[in-house]
Amino acid sequence: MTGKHWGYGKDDGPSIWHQNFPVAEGDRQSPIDIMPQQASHDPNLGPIVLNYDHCTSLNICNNGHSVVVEFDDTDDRSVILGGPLDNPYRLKQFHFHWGGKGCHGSEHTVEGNSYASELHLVHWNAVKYRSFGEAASAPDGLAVLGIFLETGDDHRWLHTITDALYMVKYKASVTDFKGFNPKCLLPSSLHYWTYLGSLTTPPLHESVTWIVLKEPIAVSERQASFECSCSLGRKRIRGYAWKITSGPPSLSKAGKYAPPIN
Ligand SMILES: COc1ccc(N[C@H](NS(N)(=O)=O)Oc2ccccc2)cc1OC
Ligand SMILES: [Zn+2]
Repeated sequence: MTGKHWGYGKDDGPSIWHQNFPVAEGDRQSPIDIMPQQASHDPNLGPIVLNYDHCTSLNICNNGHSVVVEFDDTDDRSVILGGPLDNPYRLKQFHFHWGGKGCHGSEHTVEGNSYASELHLVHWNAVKYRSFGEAASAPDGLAVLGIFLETGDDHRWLHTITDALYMVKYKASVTDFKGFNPKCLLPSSLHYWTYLGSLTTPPLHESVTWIVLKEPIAVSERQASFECSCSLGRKRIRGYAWKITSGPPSLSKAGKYAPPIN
């Protein structure tokens, strides 16, 4: 994150971010409110492919804004490809946007409805750019996979993360977190919406191809009420994307098309 301070309070929150980050007034700012009926189906969009099997997680840290699991992105062992992407994008980190007690923390909304939380897997285009930093300020530099979390059954794999959180309860704490494969956090369907947007926090670079999965994953109330000193607030919704295309049916396990989730 750049040296400039930002937060979610009344004097450092989203409504004044534009003072230090003028791109906040840009025309492809995220998050947005997704209106499925207005999403146009683009038949040229194939399914997204997640090659995370040689998962290369390194550590889990609390950067004061969220809890982040960082990955070794020195090669293409963990990448996302397909869908709207022209190249494979390397997994750099994932993080959550949690609400506080009882309030929803998702950044994107669907027809005005927010979810308990939202998981973001941040990837960068290592084919075209030499570093994450360089990619982060290029219009096709980043791809973020967004997954909604709703309260329901206990999520058996989320425990590995919430258990580790107690080790990074305070800002700037880091602890080893190796061998975690984020594939265990995916819903059964990879149906998605996609649009060109931005980072939802400063520096708000308009460099993100957003891929938001339609199907949420279920986590228990207790898992969703996770709070630490890093709980993010919520950025206000900035309008809506002029063009949002929903991905094609994805191959279900049986190899046939799963019904669309709308
Ligand atoms: C690897 O470097 C970065 C990675 C990501 C983001 N911003 C990211 N934006 S988002 N929500 O659109 O993914 O937000 C946060 C929010 C909390 C924690 C970490 C990411 C910024 C980064 O460096 C500037
Ligand atoms: Zn995020």
